[in-house]
Amino acid sequence: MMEQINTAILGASGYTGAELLRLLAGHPGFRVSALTADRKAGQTMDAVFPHLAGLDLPTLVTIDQVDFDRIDAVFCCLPHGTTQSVIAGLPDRVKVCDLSADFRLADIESYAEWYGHPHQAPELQKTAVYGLTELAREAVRAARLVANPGCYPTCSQLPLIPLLKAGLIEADDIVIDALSGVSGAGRAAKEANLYTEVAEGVHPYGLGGHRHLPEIEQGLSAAAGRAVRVSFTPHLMPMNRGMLSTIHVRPAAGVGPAELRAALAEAYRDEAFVRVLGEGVVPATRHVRGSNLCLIGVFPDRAPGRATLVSAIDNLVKGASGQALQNMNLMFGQPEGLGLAQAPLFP
Ligand SMILES: NC(=O)C1=CN([C@@H]2O[C@H](COP(=O)(O)OP(=O)(O)OC[C@H]3O[C@@H](n4cnc5c(N)ncnc54)[C@H](OP(=O)(O)O)[C@@H]3O)[C@@H](O)[C@H]2O)C=CC1
Ligand SMILES: CC(=O)N[C@@H](CCC(=O)OP(=O)(O)O)C(=O)O
Repeated sequence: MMEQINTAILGASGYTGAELLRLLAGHPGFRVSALTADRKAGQTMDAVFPHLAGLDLPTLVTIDQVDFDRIDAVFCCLPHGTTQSVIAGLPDRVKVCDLSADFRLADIESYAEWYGHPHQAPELQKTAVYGLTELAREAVRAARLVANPGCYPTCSQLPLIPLLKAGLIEADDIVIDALSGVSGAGRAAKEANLYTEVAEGVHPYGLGGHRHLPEIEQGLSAAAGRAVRVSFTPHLMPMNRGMLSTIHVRPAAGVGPAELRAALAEAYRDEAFVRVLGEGVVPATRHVRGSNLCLIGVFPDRAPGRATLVSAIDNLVKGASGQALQNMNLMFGQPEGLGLAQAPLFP
């Protein structure tokens, strides 16, 4: 039997924490040793999440009640801004996958600009590995701290990075329209996310600059070898989970949708979780729900010199907890897909 890794989930009473527990329920390698919450500290997990009843989970405590000398792995599912000082206080020995945005931007000036306060742990930031797993596997394996990518950045970078690296699309003409399920906003009630405000409608937000923009541009710029600016507009969709990006690109001279599709299929040929669909097959959120998949489609555009990419993920799985588990598996030398074999729920 595999030796189990003592694991803490900080922020276990939120959506991404609950999703991690669902995935870990089928994982032999990580023993859930500590779970934390803020307002819900002191409650049992059965009470907070009846769908997890029967998993024999520890009661929720506050972070200062956790004995980190007995913990080897930390999944940090705290709101961004609160995360950095918590992680900075953990023993060096403990490996951390942070699901928040706190360690994703290498440029701490950019972090301060987009998140509205100076970074609290700039030295630690320098050690963080940006964990877009398929494109950073070896660095993730060696990392002590992984910054798990945001959901919109995961969904849009996976189709775009291989094409930019190969010079197959123009770097200066990328338009990303993305839709997210409401769980992307977290569990803490906000007026704008009430059922009455999101059901039976769809609206864009973050117009003029969403905080995922610098994260997306950071990855695309590294792929293109020069500064890339994109247009990115997120939309809130009345669905619990799921994310879809429709990405308008201008292929390089002489390149068509077939070449783009072939290049992506080749880039992800050996990947278990990123699948490039055949000609005319359209990815949809329903095709990935509950799974760690990212589905990608490539389509012609009737406008001359353009093509359309479509990518779909589950924001809570490949967009958060699934990718975090994929990364943590690598950090502990476990098979990358362990605990992540769930096929999507359909319909
Ligand atoms: N939801 C998504 O699809 C995605 C989320 N993320 C990121 O992952 C992180 C977690 O997201 P999500 O699970 O959705 O968030 P939730 O709001 O659902 O959960 C937040 C968790 O953090 C705890 N918490 C809140 N404030 C504090 C505090 N000051 N000190 C200690 N604990 C605190 C909450 O405890 P309590 O319940 O007791 O208040 C809860 O357990 C966030 O940084 C988010 O941006 C990343 C990608 C996708
Ligand atoms: C629907 C919704 O509100 N989505 C969140 C992003 C999802 C997420 O959690 O990303 P981070 O990890 O970067 O926080 C937003 O737009 O801020």
